[in-house]
Amino acid sequence: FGEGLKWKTNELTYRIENYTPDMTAAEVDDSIEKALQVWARVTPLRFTRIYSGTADIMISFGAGSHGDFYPFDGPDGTLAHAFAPSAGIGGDAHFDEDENFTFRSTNGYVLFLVAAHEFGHSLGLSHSSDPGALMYPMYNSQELLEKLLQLSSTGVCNT
Ligand SMILES: N[C@](CS(=O)(=O)c1ccc(Oc2ccccc2)cc1)(C(=O)NO)C(F)(F)F
Ligand SMILES: [Ca+2]
Ligand SMILES: [Zn+2]
Ligand SMILES: [Zn+2]
Repeated sequence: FGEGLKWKTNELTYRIENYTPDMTAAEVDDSIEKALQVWARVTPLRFTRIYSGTADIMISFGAGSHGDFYPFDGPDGTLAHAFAPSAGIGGDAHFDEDENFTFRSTNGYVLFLVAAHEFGHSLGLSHSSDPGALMYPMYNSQELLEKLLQLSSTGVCNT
C-alpha cells in the first residue's frame, strides 16, 4: 500500500462514513476514537472528527469489492486495510463488513484493535514482525487488548 509517506501536518481530520450492524453507532465511534487516541498519545498528531465533506482519514465498512482495487474476501481472511498518507484515498481505512466486529467481547474481532492497526497504516507505518506488536499483520487480542487499554487508562489518570 505504498507506505513510507508522512502527513505534512499534525492536524488530521477523520470521518466515519457508515456503520456496521454488528455494533451500536456509539460503540463504533468509541472504538474509532480510542484507536486514534493510541496514536495521538505517541505522536504529535491531533485528530478532529468531521461529519461531511472529505476527511484525511475516511473510515468505512464495505464487503467484497467496495470501490477500490482491493476487494474484501468475505468472512475471515482480510479483516480491513488502509492506505498510506496521500491525497484522495490516502489515509482511508476500510473494514470488511463480512466480519463480525465487536466492542469488547471475545467473539468477533475487536474493532478498537483492528482500527488501531489500520490507523498505523494511515499514518505511514508498515507491518512489524513482532507478534506482540499492534502492527503485526495477524489478529490477536488477549495481551494486546489489556496492554492498550491499561495504556489508555494510565494515559487518562495522569492527564
Ligand atoms: N489485511 C492485512 C491482514 S488482516 O487480517 O486484515 C488484519 C490483521 C490484524 C489487524 O489488526 C490487529 C493487529 C494486531 C493485533 C490485533 C489486531 C488488522 C488487519 C492487514 O494487515 N491489513 O492492514 C494484510 F496483512 F494486509 F493482509
Ligand atoms: Ca474478510
Ligand atoms: Zn478498500
Ligand atoms: Zn496491516
